[in-house]
Amino acid sequence: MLPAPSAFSRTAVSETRASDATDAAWRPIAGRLREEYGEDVFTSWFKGVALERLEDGVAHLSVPTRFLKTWIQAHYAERIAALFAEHEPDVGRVAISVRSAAAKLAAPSRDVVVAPAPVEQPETRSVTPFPLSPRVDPNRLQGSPLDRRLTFETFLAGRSNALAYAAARQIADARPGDAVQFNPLVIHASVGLGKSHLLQATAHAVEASGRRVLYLTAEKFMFDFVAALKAQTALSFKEKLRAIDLLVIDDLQFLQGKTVQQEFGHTLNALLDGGQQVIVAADRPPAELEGVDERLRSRLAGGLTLELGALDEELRAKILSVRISAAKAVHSRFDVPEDVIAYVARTVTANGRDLDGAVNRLLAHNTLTGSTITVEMAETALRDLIRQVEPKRVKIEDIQRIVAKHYQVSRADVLSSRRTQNVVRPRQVAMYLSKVLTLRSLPEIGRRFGGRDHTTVLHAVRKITELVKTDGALKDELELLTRMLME
Ligand SMILES: Nc1ncnc2c1ncn2[C@@H]1O[C@H](COP(=O)(O)OP(=O)(O)OP(=O)(O)O)[C@@H](O)[C@H]1O
Repeated sequence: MLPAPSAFSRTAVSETRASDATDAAWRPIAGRLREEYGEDVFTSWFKGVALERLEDGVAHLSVPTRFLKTWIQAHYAERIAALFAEHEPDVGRVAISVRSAAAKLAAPSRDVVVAPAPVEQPETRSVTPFPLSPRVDPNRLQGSPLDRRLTFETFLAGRSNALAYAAARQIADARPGDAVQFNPLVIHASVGLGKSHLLQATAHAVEASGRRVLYLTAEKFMFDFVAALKAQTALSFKEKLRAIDLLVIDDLQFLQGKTVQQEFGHTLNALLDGGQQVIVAADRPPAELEGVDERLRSRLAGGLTLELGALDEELRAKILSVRISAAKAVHSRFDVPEDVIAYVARTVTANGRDLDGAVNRLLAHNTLTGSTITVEMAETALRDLIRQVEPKRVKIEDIQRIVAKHYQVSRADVLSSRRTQNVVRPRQVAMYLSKVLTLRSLPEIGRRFGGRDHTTVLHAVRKITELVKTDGALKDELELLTRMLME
């Protein structure tokens, strides 16, 4: 146990005695933290923590960097306070300061002279949740490498990406002094649909026009920011960031950590307020980036958000043709007939990356085995990339929801026992569609419709089957609902 806080804080003690006492008080807390969070987390976050003093019910901790201070404050301060309360009943609060500031606190007028703990730089590997190379020079703001193949020349526009393409082109073609229109431009899409390609194409074009561009993956932003914090050059990092014309951030969904997100938010605000262009890509729209700070999300949503849709068959064929021509420039005997391109475009549907894979596969078969490329050969070579077109599985819940919406009643009405005509018809239609579009049995459907008997479902199915024979409007409605459910 430490001496009572009052004795400890008001009695002059030597440096040695103070640090012995603080060490002794910190040791059990450190032990508990190590036990609870494990060695890795402990080394990452708590190894550089020192207890400076206990004073008036407050445990004053010091850490070597501001980042650590914010991190521990946000994630662990409460737990540390609770552990102190167990070991030192007089301590109710924890205060964390950055070590250099702690040193200043030991002013000559104070009774207690607490020697600041040695400024120990935490291990490079351990302070951040991502790898940090000690060789990084935080004074140089270097973007993530741009792939020279990902330009507007190789990006193909189609229905699914027309808007995003037009917006990116407009940014690329802007001249100095032109008003910034879409800011920030947020592009979202699921994997392999061309986000990085479009972003890099814009970065290339803007760079070629002599403007200053920084293309960073969100991970690189975190990496550089934390490196700058560690080297205490965060200010110049921010200044450099803010001195560019276009900031491009890719894969924003990976931007983690409150401090990093806040810092990115500040940078974003400063750039937007300064009229500099920002483009961001993520795998989902800003509103759905759950791990991202609320204010940052809303600032992003305040710009222009556009989606890159799934590549349609026409666009897939165009991409394949361009890729094949590029391969042909190197391998002159690589010849892919039109019917094979059409076959691959129809069957390899997932994303652009699979299209690249398909071309590589055909090229490998062609050059390594000398086999001629035919549809049969492509079928075999691309077996695992080809998506079997399965009929979509329709769920009874979806049928109930869509039918209810169509007839402007609630799903609860459809499931209820109400027998008014405006509810009976939608219920019967929903039961009919459940029988026709799913593999569920009549009793199962009955159960899903508020626990009804299978004869009720049978009655509904028969009734609708009879009605559609003569009621053209109902037939059209059923067709429309079926299309909505199958899309
Ligand atoms: N419209 C397009 N025109 C030409 N190539 C495209 C197009 N869309 C996608 N591609 C190609 O598909 C591949 C995957 O695209 P990209 O890496 O840009 O996808 P992404 O959306 O950034 O994916 P991820 O979210 O996995 O990073 C790349 O080779 C890219 O060149």
